[in-house]
Amino acid sequence: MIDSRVVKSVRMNMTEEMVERFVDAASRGDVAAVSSLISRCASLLDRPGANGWNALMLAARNGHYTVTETLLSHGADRLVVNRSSQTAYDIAKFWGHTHIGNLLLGTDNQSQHILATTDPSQEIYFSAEPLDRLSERRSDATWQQDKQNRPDSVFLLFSELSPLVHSLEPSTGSGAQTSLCRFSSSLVKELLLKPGSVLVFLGVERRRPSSSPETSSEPSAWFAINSTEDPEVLLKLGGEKDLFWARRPNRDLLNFSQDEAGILAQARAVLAWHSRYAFCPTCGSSSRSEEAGYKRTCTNASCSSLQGVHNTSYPRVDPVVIMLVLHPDGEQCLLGRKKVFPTGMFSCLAGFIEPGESVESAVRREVEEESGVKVGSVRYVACQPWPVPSSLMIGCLAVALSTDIKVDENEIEEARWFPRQKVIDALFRGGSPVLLLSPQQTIAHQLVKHWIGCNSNL
Ligand SMILES: NC(=O)C1=CN([C@@H]2O[C@H](COP(=O)(O)OP(=O)(O)OC[C@H]3O[C@@H](n4cnc5c(N)ncnc54)[C@H](O)[C@@H]3O)[C@@H](O)[C@H]2O)C=CC1
Ligand SMILES: [Mg+2]
Ligand SMILES: [Mg+2]
Ligand SMILES: [Mg+2]
Ligand SMILES: [Zn+2]
Repeated sequence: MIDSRVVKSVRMNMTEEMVERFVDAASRGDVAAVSSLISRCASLLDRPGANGWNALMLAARNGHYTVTETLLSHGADRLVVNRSSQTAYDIAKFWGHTHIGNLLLGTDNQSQHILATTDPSQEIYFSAEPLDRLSERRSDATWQQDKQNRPDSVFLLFSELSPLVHSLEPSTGSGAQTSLCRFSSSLVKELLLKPGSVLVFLGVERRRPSSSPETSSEPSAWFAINSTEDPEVLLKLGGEKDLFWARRPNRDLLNFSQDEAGILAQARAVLAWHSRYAFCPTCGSSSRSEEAGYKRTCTNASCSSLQGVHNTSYPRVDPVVIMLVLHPDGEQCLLGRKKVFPTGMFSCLAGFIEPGESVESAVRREVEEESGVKVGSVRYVACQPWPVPSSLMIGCLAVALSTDIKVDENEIEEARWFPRQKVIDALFRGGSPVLLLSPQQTIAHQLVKHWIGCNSNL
């Protein structure tokens, strides 16, 4: 006679083994095995393996989009937590799998649609890093000179901080309308000898475009030059091509591919710093560029800036907080408009962080100064380099403690609470006379989108 306890224990072992096979398949991204196991035993879906992680968490951990999709389509519960109280979404976010995070946030077709549109690559404009900055090479003069002479090195040209660009055919499909004009060393050789030229080493390519021929085994180096020569004369350097200067910072700089925007953010901010720090901030003597454009040193041998390390010798970044303030009811957000905005346009409030201030304090202070609204909790979401001239926009969501609005008229013309539906309409159905948001390349736009995405899961 078979002991029923033995049968039960054998059954348990078989189930546990099946759970382990199932979570292992999800962890490896094996969609076929995941689907086949669910069809045999639907109760496997949310079962955790021995380490407390279920299939959805492991698929999220390892970036397996199709497995995540399959599990969700079978009704996997996205709110289950592991022993560290993390949901699959928390795990996807932690490991940087934004597209899976977005998938996990969606609860129905409508929000899936909304979230899908948030991901044309999910990168924040100006924040791509296609070049390896190789900071350790900046003080290696021989290496720098060698790179400057190589035929495959790329030089970008700026005049008064405006890059030289050319238009792209819409058929490139990248969504970019303009592209940075790339010069070779032979074309810029003479320009580099002019006293008004500033050269900055940007880095070397992390990946070589597959279409380009393998001219060398080393990745190409990129440089940026700001020139004070006559812009009309400089244009001729590009030969017959149809080139122009991208002069309007807040408009013309938003038309590049993600990669070029990242390079531009670095180049323009460092060049802007050179143009503003021609003289030493400590003693007023002239300063000269060193370390491949990443340091300016005072030419006065007795200047105290030559003793020790001084931040005035290095490129500057100004931190700015930019925040989407949410109404305590969770269903409205606070947006403001400056006088200079186009009609109907509202955006997130923003302001420079002051010395001795934390991000959270700056958010609370700026919101109260500009709108009179008091803010409680603040959560960091993402940041954006903003090379006009060299801010770092630190994007946060914040929750209001009070709702009465009293604007600082010097800064803001109007601030209002906008209901979620109005914001969704403005985001996905184009702007309306009631609410026009800033372009998608701005972090203000991305913060609003992020809120809508998060909220769809509430
Ligand atoms: N990427 C995006 O989505 C957005 C970017 N921004 C950028 O954020 C920056 C700051 O926003 P605001 O509302 O203008 O800041 P704000 O609210 O602090 O007010 C600007 C005023 O702050 C003072 N100020 C303090 N520190 C400064 C510094 N380091 N540089 C210049 N002025 C300083 C000046 O008096 C200036 O007029 C702007 O330069 C703007 O370009 C603003 C909104 C959206
Ligand atoms: Mg302000
Ligand atoms: Mg402001
Ligand atoms: Mg301020
Ligand atoms: Zn000095």
